[in-house]
Amino acid sequence: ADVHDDDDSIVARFQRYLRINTAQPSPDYAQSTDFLLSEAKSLALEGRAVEFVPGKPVVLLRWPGSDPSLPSVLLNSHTDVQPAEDGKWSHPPFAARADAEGRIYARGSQDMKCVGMQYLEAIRRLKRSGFAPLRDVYLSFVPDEEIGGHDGAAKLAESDEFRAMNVGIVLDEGLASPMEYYRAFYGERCPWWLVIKATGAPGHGAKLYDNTAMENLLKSIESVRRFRASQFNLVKAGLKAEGEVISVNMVFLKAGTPSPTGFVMNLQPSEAEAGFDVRVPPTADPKALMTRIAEEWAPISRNMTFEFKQKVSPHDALGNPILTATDSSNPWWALLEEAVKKANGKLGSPEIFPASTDARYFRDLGLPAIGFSPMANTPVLLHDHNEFLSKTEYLRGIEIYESIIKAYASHAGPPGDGGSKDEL
Ligand code: MET
Ligand SMILES: [Zn+2]
Ligand SMILES: [Zn+2]
Repeated sequence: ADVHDDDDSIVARFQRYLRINTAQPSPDYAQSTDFLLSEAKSLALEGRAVEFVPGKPVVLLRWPGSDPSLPSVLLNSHTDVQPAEDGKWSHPPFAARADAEGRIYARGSQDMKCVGMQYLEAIRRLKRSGFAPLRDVYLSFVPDEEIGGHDGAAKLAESDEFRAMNVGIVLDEGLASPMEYYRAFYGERCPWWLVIKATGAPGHGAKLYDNTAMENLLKSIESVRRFRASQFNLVKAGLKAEGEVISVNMVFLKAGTPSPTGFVMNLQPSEAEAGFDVRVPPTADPKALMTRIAEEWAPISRNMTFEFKQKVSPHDALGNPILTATDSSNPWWALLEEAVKKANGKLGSPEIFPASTDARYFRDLGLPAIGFSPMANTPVLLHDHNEFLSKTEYLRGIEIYESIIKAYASHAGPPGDGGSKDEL
């Protein structure tokens, strides 16, 4: 084994990536791109940075297979991370310090710089072992996932570069698992970022009258709250998984007439609004939810209007839920299960990702995409304070990917699967 293969060097490379501050809203993409391209070079991978949007590089790496006509394997990860409130962490979020138990604390340690580096480390080990892929293996390191991916994965998915890659399967992020089994995701909830606005008659703060903006908004909030509780109760009762119900959380409230000391206290405002992060599972009925919004949450009869800051459809153009098959029609799912098992890991049943990921841009194209981040025995800390991953789990994850990438890259597919759609 090479000096670069020992556990300390592997962990040190992870820490170097974590120390690059790629927090939104001003991620240092110049540094992350340099770092990733230099890692690619050390692995003798083909590498380039493509700026579909200026200043927002997508790093594309390729490990060529012996039969590049077969559909390729794409290993995707995002380079940006959520902002972190420095003072509220027990360890600085961009120092990537390890504690006595070997936990590495850093923003992005779970979401998802771990995965990006684990792909690379797994390839390093496969290369050293002499393994040669049959299919092309691509890695994409995309920007801006945390703000919706519009200038990142979305642009990649619609590009000529992507078409030329002839991708057949995408791996993207999953979630940590506090249990000993890993989690895998075949779909995800879609973000509907809803703003409801109430108008009403303004008036003296001392007067009781009907149809104020505040009163109208409060009725809506109460209606939303009841719906939220009904969904949450299904989860609490164990009847549905987190990703299978509609979540709705109020994220802002805005009303009142500002004054130099705060707000004018004896004036009832004529406008009031509230914002909600709503997540809609592919299995939900979006029409029914729209009716609920229009008739109960923002009825015109109560002087209410609504708009969406973001509204992603959980259905494709034919009205079918956007889900990656987990049955025999999708050989990649079984291959993943077998590969995890072969590396002595356990995989839970397929789940719907409760938040949103870049995988949706690839599923939208009809491609199978699986959400998977190999972190077992780990609390779910993405977007939270003191996000960490232990060295042991990180290193275990590399072995898991080694097994998965080997299985995927050497999968021959059914006879006659030349991979090109032109054949049909
Ligand atoms: N991944 C982040 C989330 O789920 C950002 C996605 S943008 C809707 O909130
Ligand atoms: Zn993420
Ligand atoms: Zn995130």
